[in-house]
Order: sequence, then structure tokens, then C-alpha cells
Amino acid sequence: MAKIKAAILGFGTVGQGIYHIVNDKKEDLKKSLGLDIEISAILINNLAKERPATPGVLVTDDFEDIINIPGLQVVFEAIVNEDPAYGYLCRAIDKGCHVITANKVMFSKYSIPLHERAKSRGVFVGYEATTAGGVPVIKTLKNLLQVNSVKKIQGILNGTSNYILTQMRLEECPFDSALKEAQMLGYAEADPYNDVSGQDAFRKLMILSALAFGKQPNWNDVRVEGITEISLEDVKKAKLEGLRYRHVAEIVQDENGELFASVGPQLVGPDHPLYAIEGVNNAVSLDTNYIGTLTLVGPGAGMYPTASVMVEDYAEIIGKRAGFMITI
Ligand SMILES: NC(=O)C1=CN([C@@H]2O[C@H](COP(=O)(O)OP(=O)(O)OC[C@H]3O[C@@H](n4cnc5c(N)ncnc54)[C@H](OP(=O)(O)O)[C@@H]3O)[C@@H](O)[C@H]2O)C=CC1
Ligand SMILES: N[C@@H](CC=O)C(=O)O
Repeated sequence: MAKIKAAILGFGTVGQGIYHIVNDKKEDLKKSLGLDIEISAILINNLAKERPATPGVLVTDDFEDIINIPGLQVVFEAIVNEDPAYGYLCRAIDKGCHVITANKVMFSKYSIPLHERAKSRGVFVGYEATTAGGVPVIKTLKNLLQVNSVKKIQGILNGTSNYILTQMRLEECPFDSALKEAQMLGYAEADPYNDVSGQDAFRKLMILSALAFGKQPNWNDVRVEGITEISLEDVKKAKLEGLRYRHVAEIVQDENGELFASVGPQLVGPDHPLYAIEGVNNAVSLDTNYIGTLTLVGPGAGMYPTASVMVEDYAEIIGKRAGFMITI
């Protein structure tokens, strides 16, 4: 049976999840796709760090070792920040590899050039994991946009912030302890400032905007606020009043096609659709012309939810390549 050679860039929370799922599901993927996936190499930053064993896999801190693997066909990218991730993915595409990324900082800025580059080389870019972790919002949007137009998107797009706000309310624990827990659970970014400042949710909203509206608002016009100003006292007071803090990202297109977006905390009551979204869960509500309002809810961060959607992207891309769509 033909082999698909793949590489994983980054071997932290997400990279390790990809490795485990690919190995766990190897036989099933072989059966459904008729191709055997092999993780040939893993790129990391610090060779001295202790890591889980990956027998037979090249572990390197030099991207040249990866890009020069003969017959490499798929690159999973789970490193951080714009650079060098964008450059690595450009080189992988130029080599004829499909690329599958979780890196929203990079993708929110470079989605258009990456897609154009991939199109010119006849390969695909998978990016389900960039937005709302395990919630399949990208594939759902792609599908419904074939018939519907979207007027508004509203949601909770950062699992860490929602986890912190939930823990502060339920356990009455201080912000810092809740953030530490989120870091231990693999929810938070390498630099958690991105989570708690609202920047992570903002980048995800921009990815959704590009897909749903074919454009993004001017980034400087978007008010972005995080959750750092919310104290335990604020949360307790809200609780007594039957209210909850939610970190909400929203974007609306007006009748002239102009986009208005904002990201920040809101106090919501029991009748609000985001009131019941707890812990690491994310929710995305899509207001469409034919379907009406569709809301997706699920884990917005973490090793397996994120890695799962990346391996699903792989299955979809390889299935497409072979001329069929697999149903997952
Ligand atoms: N954690 C989550 O739930 C989710 C994360 N994401 C995104 O996935 C990506 C990875 O996140 P996560 O796994 O949590 O992050 P981690 O910090 O756990 O892991 C990052 C990995 O990338 C490696 N790395 C970082 N920079 C470089 C570089 N320049 N060259 C080579 N390797 C590098 C690190 O190497 P080393 O181990 O040597 O330090 C590490 O193995 C991020 O872009 C994040 O935003 C998306 C959805 C959910
Ligand atoms: N740090 C992010 C991870 C997923 O994108 C989050 O908490 O949502």
C-alpha cells in the first residue's frame, strides 16, 4: 500500500496530539483512504527538552531536514507566531505538500497568500484547528456558504478565558490560579497574554470574517478587550444577580457590506445563548439567510480536540485528492 509521508512542526500540546491520533487511527485511516500515513519527522525548538518517545521518527530543530525529506506530502503545523511558521508553510507548499495548520496568529494574517500559493501548486490548506479548537466551524461555514449568506457571527472563541471565568464563578478561585490550571490543561497559548487580552479571540474572528464575508475589517477599527480587568469580586457580584461574564467576539455586516466587529467581556443573563457555555467550551452562532441561526458548541482548546480536527483535515484533503469525500 502506498505511503503518505507527513511531518509535524511543533511537538507541544497540539503536535503530540496529532502524533498520538495518527498512530491510534493508522489502521482505520488506511482502510478509509487506501493510503498509509507515516510521521517521518518532527520539528522542535529545543533538542534538550524531555519528550515522549517517537520511535523511528526523525526529531530535529532544523527545518532543512524536514523540507528535504524525499516524497514528503503533508505538513502539520503546530508551532507559534507568524514567523517562521509562514515561511515554512510557503516552502512546504512550493515543494508540493498539503499543509494543515493550527496557528491562528499566522493564518489570520496570511490566509489569502497561503491559499493562492496552494492553489497554484495544486495542494490544499487545512485550517479547521485555527478557530474554536474541536468545534467544526470552518467546515460547517464552508458548506453552508454554498447556499446561504452570513449576516452575523457571535461567539465565545477563547477556551482559556471561558475556563477562567467559569472557575472564578464556580470555585470562587482567583484569576491567576484559574489561568495556571488552564495552562496545565494545555488550553492556554505559549504566551497566555494572547488568551486573556482578547487577541486570540480577535485573530479567530478575523479568520471567520475572511471565510464568511470574503474580507476582514480594518484591524485597527476593532475594539479588542480581554478579561484581565474582571476581578473575583465582579464575578461574585454578577453571580448574586444571576448574571455571568462571557468573553464575546462578534462581527456583523451591514446592508452596505461594511463590517463591524468587537471582542470583549459582556454580562449575560439566563436568556442569552452564551449563558450556558461553560469551562473550556466555545460556541459560535451563525446568522444566515436560509437556515436562520445555527449554533455550534464544543471544546475550544486542548490536545485531542485540536489534533482531532487536524487529522480530520488530513483525511478530507487526502480523500479529495483521491476523488472522493469521506464521511467522518
Ligand atoms: N493548545 C491548544 O489547545 C491549541 C493551540 N492552537 C495553536 O497550535 C499551535 C501550537 O500550540 P501548542 O501545542 O499549545 O503550543 P506549545 O507551546 O505546547 O508547543 C509549541 C511547539 O512548537 C515548537 N516551536 C515553537 N516555535 C518553534 C520554532 N520556531 N521552530 C521549531 N519549533 C518551534 C515548540 O518547541 P519546543 O518543544 O522545543 O519548545 C513546541 O514543541 C499554536 O499556534 C496555537 O495557537 C490551536 C488550537 C488549540
Ligand atoms: N489558547 C486557545 C487555544 C485554542 O485555540 C484557547 O484557549 O482558546
